[in-house]
Amino acid sequence: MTVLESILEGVREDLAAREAKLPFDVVKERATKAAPPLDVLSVLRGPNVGVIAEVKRRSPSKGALAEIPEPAELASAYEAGGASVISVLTEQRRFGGSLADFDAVRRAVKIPLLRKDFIVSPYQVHEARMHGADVVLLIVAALEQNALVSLLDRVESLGMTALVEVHTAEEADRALEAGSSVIGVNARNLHTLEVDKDVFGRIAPGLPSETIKIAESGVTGPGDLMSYAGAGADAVLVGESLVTSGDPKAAVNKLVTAGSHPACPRPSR
Ligand SMILES: O=P(O)(O)OC[C@@H](O)[C@@H](O)c1c[nH]c2ccccc12
Repeated sequence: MTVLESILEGVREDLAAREAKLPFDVVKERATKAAPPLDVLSVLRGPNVGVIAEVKRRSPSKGALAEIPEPAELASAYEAGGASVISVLTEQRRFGGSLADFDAVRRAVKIPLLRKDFIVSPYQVHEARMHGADVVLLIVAALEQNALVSLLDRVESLGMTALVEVHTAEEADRALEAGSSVIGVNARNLHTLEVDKDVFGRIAPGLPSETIKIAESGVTGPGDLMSYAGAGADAVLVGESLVTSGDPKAAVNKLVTAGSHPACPRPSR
């Protein structure tokens, strides 16, 4: 079994437990009462290279990263540092996240929120909306093509934006075929957890110019942001280097400053 397969197994078990407690109909109904989703596309199409800052306690590759006793405080620091979007991991077993973290962050900030999880069922999409998500991650490697297409349609039908994650050119083709307008290229292979920062530069130039391109994983500072920007990134998604920085506001701000510097390459659209 690959790492991704074993994560998905746990995700399905946890999902079944939540479904047993709160029926899908109730989740759907509550999702209609949430504040409307924010327009993330226009945020990401802004003139600068943006920063999506992640609330991440642990990871399968690195183990414990940071305790984060108050996710709301961390998220407020990200917002104050100029992040465009905040990503909150809600997967519990491997990443130490939860929907309670998501709720705390939602109450604390005004900028768009991404629910970062392993979405395999429509239940999780409505659940994300019920908790006030604006963006939902869909991982191509975790989904059959028909499931990807129907989950993407569902995300969009609820007014949210899907960030569709790929790691290979074949997955990028599948993402485009499904109709994705925002594609994230993860430098990390979710089967082996190996990081290859050149993957973005190999895949992004082959994507349509109007597709919003996000470089995910392995960003350690402004240098990485600049090189991803040179390869066509509209934004970078950063977790580890922010949660371990000791000063998340300053760490985000360094990246945001690099992404708005006149010397920073801009996406051509
Ligand atoms: O901590 P990093 O290397 O900055 O990476 C952040 C983010 O890209 C990573 O957490 C991530 C990318 N895709 C995922 C899918 C599931 C869980 C986590 C992820």
